[in-house]
Amino acid sequence: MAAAARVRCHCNALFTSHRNSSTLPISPSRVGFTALKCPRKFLLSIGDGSSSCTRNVSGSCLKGTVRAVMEEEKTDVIKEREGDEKRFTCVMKFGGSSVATAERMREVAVLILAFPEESPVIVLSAMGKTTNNLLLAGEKAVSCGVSNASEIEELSVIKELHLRTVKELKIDPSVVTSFLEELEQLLKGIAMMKELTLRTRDYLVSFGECLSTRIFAAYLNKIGVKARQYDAFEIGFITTDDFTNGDILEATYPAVAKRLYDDWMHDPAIPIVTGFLGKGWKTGAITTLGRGGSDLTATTIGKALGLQEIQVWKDVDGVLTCDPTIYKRATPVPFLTFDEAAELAYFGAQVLHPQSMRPAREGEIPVRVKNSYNPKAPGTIITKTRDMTKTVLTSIVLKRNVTMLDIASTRMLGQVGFLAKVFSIFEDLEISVDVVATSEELDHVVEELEKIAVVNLSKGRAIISLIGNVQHSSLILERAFHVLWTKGINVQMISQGASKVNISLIVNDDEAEGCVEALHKSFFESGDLSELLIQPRLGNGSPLRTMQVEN
Ligand SMILES: Nc1ncnc2c1ncn2[C@@H]1O[C@H](COP(=O)(O)OP(=O)(O)O)[C@@H](O)[C@H]1O
Ligand SMILES: N[C@@H](CC(=O)OP(=O)(O)O)C(=O)O
Repeated sequence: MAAAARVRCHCNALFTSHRNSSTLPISPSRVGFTALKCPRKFLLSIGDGSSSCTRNVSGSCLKGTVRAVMEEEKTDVIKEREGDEKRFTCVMKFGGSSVATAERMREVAVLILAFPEESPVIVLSAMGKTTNNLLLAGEKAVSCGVSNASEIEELSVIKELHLRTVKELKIDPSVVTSFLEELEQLLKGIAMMKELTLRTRDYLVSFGECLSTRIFAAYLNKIGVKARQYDAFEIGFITTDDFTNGDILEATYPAVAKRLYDDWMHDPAIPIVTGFLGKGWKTGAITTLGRGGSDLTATTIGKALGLQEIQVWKDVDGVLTCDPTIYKRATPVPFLTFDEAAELAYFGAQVLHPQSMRPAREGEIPVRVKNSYNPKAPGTIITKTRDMTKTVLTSIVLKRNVTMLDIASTRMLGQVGFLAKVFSIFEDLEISVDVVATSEELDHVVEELEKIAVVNLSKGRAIISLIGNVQHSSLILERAFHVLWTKGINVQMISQGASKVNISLIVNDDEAEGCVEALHKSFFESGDLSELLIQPRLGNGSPLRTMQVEN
């Protein structure tokens, strides 16, 4: 559950931290799928172990050739680069949907080989829904009894998926069997202990990425593309010991860079790194970076190695104007700033991990979001700055199941003291407003707040975040309120992020999807916003500072 708070005294409160943003023009993208048309020549060495032949192919037909070879399933492919020095140029992260089956893994191999001028580091998530299945299996193990642990349905699904995948890819099953046996033992252990601690939970879900990367590295090696598997927690991904939500520590960057470069110098091979995982700096135990954390693994590697580009490959054509599962006419957003992307992720767009923009922003490395199911789609490129002059709204984000706290001062403290006290209560209980908080935690907050204020807790709310150019806040608000008024929706609270890219509206959860659809139609499908920009009615153009609406 997420929380939003309204503090009533003499001024209003902002809940997002201040970030600077500027509006310089975007730099042209450095790599893209035009790479497929690269005219350079490659030497393909194709053999089945006993005999081999070589073919010279141009960059433009490399993908087709590799695919043909792979489809035949009987040859080795060795790609050699003519001449130029090999250094890592980009990191390519493939999410669970991109590597969900053997067929998808073949497609991903084709994609990687289709970037002939790239020397990539590969980051993989667990196959398909494996992380969810591991978590469900762990929860069932707590109460099913030791003798039933081997029969947990999700364990069978995980075993079946990974064994079928190695079979279909024709690689040695020993790559996965010992892990699957260990996983079963772990579930028996959980069943015996009748408890699943956060630390054990992280160890449990780590099997997903450990398995997928081993399978993929073995497959690349089998087809003659030299690859080396890495567990992130063994190569320097050091995190805080916050199990299920570890924070990457600075020491990670030099450690990861050293390990990957040293190995490359001694024995070049494409690194295949587990996403999502780290090692707690005090406990030395496996940690995870929060759901969707492989994006963060990728951007961390990008910064550590000072790469030219970070690519995150998903099952959608980039970052879209809203979640396509909420409204299917969402369309791709071609350009985003790190601020916009971070805000979008922070306010609940599942497409990117909330912390993943940080290393990219610090390293000033462009992030490209691509669709592994539709590689020709241009995707979204995320950079430090972009031309915002024609931008009104970029994307609409919905965060559901939010609890709103209405906090009114009892005037025991002055205004400054009151606000400081309110925020110190949140800080003491380690709850960030607008971020996940369990209802138990909220009970504590309310208990503490009631010592200094009258507190009203409203469940079943949703935050609709309008990510865009807050220089046009009046236009955005006029349009948004008109749309919602037409639908008879009462906005219960409004706040503007200090990042100048976000206006958030709180509405009832059960009305929220309809609101997103109506807002999307008005902002992205009516086609009249750009005309309004040509005839501005915005006075001096200074952005709205803060405001709050109560219904
Ligand atoms: N604004 C948005 N743009 C694109 N996808 C979104 C957006 N908001 C939510 N999503 C969801 O995010 C999903 C992709 O993210 P995710 O499942 O984490 O990908 P992966 O597992 O491949 O890394 C999409 O299938 C889509 O349902
Ligand atoms: N497998 C992890 C990490 C991850 O990043 O996954 P994905 O890239 O499929 O969202 C999860 O499901 O959370």
